[in-house]
Amino acid sequence: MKLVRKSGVLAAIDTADLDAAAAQAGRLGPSVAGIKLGLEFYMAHGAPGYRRIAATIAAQKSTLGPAPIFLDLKFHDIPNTVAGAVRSVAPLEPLILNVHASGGKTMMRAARDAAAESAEKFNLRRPKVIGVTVLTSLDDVDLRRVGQAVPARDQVLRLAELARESELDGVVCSPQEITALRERLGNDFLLVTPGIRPDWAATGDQKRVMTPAEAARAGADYLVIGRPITADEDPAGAAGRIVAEIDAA
Ligand SMILES: O=c1ccn([C@@H]2O[C@H](COP(=O)(O)O)[C@@H](O)[C@H]2O)c(=O)[nH]1
Repeated sequence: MKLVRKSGVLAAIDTADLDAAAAQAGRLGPSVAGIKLGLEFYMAHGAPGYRRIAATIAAQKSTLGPAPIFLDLKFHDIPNTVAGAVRSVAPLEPLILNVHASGGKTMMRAARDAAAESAEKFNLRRPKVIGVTVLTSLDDVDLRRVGQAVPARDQVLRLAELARESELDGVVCSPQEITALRERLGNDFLLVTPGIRPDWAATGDQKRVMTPAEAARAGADYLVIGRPITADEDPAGAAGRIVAEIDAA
């Protein structure tokens, strides 16, 4: 039997303007699976800003429970510090949070344990904790420049295996590695892929890219898409076109 996986879109709202972010979350909420908030937004507005976006989404999604937000803060520090950071954001009940897989197994385990313990202690949803493998803005040439001789694809596979050994829920990777990761790690490992560019959108600083249809066909769980949606003159329309492309794939 062929597995049918439905890829969801997480719209990346990268702005330091709180009202603009809330307006975008309100407009995009009905068409996408969730929202991604990252460093630009969180450094400016922190937990209160997160709560405002979560309330905006909750106001129009009919589902009960915490808002579907991927809190993309990419923690990268020693295990004790990362565990503390995870405990600090756990009360927000994000759907997903992430750490850099290159921080190593002890750090990833500390993050996972901190998420599980906080959820149990306060009776909250446990966020999925995933590992960032190799940023989608880097190609093999960039990696060689920082002293990493292994091609991006091999490094992604290596870090994803380490993430799974650390009992993380999945990884952030580029869509170009999905097929290899599914072959190596199976279908029960969350694959979250930025680096998504519809045919009609500019690539910008992303290097390891694919279209929404290609990423969906390869088996991504979530496609993280920012500028192709938010920089469009009609963001909700752009999100709708992308979701239609995924559905057709
Ligand atoms: O490897 C990574 C990890 C995270 N990101 C984040 O995803 C979005 C992508 O936005 P676009 O505008 O669609 O390029 C952005 O928030 C990044 O911080 C990533 O691109 N690559």
